[in-house]
Amino acid sequence: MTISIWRYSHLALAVSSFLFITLASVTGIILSFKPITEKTQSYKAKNFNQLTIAQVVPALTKNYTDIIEVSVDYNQFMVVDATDLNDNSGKFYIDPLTGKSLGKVGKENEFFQWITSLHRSLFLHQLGRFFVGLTSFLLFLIATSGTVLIIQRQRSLKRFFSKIVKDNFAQYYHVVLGRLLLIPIILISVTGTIMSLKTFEVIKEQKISHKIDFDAIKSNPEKKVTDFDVFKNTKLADVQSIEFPFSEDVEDYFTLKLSDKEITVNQLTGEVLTEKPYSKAKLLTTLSMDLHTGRTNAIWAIILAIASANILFFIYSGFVIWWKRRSSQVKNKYKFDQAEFIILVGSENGTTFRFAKAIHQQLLKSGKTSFIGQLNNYKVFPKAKQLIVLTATYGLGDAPTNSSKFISLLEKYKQLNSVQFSVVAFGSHAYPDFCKFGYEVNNALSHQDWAKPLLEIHTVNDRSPEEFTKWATLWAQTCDVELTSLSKLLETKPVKMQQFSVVEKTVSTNAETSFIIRLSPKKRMRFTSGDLLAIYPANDYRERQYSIGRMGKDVQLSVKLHAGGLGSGFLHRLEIGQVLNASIIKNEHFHFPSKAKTVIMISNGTGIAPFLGMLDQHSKGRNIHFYCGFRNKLSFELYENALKTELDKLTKLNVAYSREGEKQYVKDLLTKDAALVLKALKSDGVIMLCGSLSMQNDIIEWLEILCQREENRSISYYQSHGQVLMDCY
Ligand SMILES: Cc1cc2nc3c(=O)[nH]c(=O)nc-3n(C[C@H](O)[C@H](O)[C@H](O)COP(=O)(O)O)c2cc1C
Repeated sequence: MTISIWRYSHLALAVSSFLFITLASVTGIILSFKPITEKTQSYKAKNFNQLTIAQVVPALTKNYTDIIEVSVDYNQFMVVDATDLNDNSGKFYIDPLTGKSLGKVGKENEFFQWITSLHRSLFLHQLGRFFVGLTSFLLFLIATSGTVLIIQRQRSLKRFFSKIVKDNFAQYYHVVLGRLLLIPIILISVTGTIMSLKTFEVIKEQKISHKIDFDAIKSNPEKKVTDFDVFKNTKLADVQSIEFPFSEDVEDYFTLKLSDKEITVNQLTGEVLTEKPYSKAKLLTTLSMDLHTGRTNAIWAIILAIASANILFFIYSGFVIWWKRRSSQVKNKYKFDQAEFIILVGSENGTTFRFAKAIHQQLLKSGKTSFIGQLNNYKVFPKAKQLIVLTATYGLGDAPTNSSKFISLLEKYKQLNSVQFSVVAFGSHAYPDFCKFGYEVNNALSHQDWAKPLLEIHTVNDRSPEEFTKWATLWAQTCDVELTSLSKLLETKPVKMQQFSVVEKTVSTNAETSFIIRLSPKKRMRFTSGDLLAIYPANDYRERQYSIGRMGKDVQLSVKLHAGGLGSGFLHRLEIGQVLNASIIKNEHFHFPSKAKTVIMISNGTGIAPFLGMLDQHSKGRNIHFYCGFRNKLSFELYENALKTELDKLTKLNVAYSREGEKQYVKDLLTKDAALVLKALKSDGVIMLCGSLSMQNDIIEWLEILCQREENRSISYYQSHGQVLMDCY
């Protein structure tokens, strides 16, 4: 919620002021060249910073008459307004030590004057000045709201300068450059605002007048100007200007404007007559002018130019980000109360919508009624038969803004009929809470009476089209939808097929006819237990996937023969020596954990396959607890021999029979070992689940209750930290 308020403010402020900001930035870039070009002129004395007024005045009086004023400009060039010995009057740049003229002060560059007017007032006088002032203030608010957004994105102030995850070009550089140029931009905006407040006299100009007691003024002891203490002790670098006395009369005096005060000095005795310090307001407005224009420092002027150029980039990249978010809006052919397929999307930056739209279009193409919307628009969908949720995760594993209300809405609105659901969680392994919100949505849906899982939750890392296609393929098969144009829509690579020959097939003697089939790849290839083997039994778009157990160099599958099953029937008919085409799909999220000391493997039925491979592949040294469930001893027989050879790698084997003896499920065995499960989770152990979706739902529900009760946190915390790995179907 908070993220959206800041985001909307940031956007609203930017939209309302971007035209003025563009103009101010372009003119600001040009104006920053003014101090840079001025400083390239060679009017500054070499040892300027060491010189005092006393060292300079003799040379001045020697070379000039009728000196009105001597000033030191922002470039530390010394300028005298006087008449030289050849009777030329005017303003001259001079060498402070010799008093020699270095050139006459020319007129200000007309182009810069024109740009300055545009920058200050848009040629609209006071009204223009008001808009420019307001724009400065809005820029300050934009920079502030942007800072808050960066802190939220980085998850804390402490991590403000930590690495930024590269999401896309516009977003990445909007944040990286925003962070880098934050201080100059805030300074530009604050100083611009202060200068406007001065223009409109909200900050009052200090008027200085010196009240001199002429009755008390002394003519003695008369000193040479070079001996005046105040002249000897005042550096030229601190001088803004020196007004010379109008006549030699003692009542005429020097007026010195210094960096922090104004003083008057008796022209005969050198005594300081009056001293008026500048007000804080005056010091602030002068500092603001220096910082806003870069007039005192060329390097700062360059930084200002870069910052102004970047403001233009922020306008561009901000627009791209906004456009991408906007493009997530969809028009529906069918209304929410007409559609059988409801696709709900949780997205912050719009990319998840791209995937959702691909599925939506595919459904419409297949003649189905499909509705697509945002997770926050969840309600009763009277005709819904299937609910597909595609959601990203944001912040600290939180919901995207358009999904923040979903979980509470889910409790409020119960669907009228039984609805199948499937959740695709989009996230990135660059964040510690991988796909956390997706898991929360999946867990919350599992608790609804009306909701029936269609597929297990599927995660997609970094918007990988390949990973999404894996889910889409499985989903399409389950719903009998043809995936004709999905790969084109998502730009996925074509599947790479390999040849495998059948080397072993073990058919169960049991009436349930599960079987183990071992396939040897014709060419060497990389794969591991937990990866998937995709086969195309009818040589068409229909794909069937099986979890792989790697045995030596071979692929081992455990398959349950379904009556009329396309994939299981095909594999069952294969004979030893026969060759088939298939492809291996990397399934990183279900690989044996490389570091965890404790691993709890849970399976039912043929879900045992990847675990047999994992046990075969890994040597002793871990705490492995295996919980497997079968209907009866007979159905376990098929795997018993394979497991016997791996028993020394297991800390404990626990088998549950659902139709025999105590009639237990794996969940019942786990309930007895709840303390062990909890200890494993708390000590970074990993739980792996493979088997049926209903078993998965049972276990996750039990884990949720256990973790809430004992740990006061949701199982989604462990899921998003990669401690609960699932591969169910
Ligand atoms: C600021 C920010 C925070 C994120 N936080 C997480 C996170 O906690 N967990 C996660 O798995 N992914 C996280 N992600 C990655 C997004 O979920 C992922 O990139 C997703 O595909 C974005 O989808 P969208 O463009 O539809 O919003 C984060 C991304 C960003 C930009």
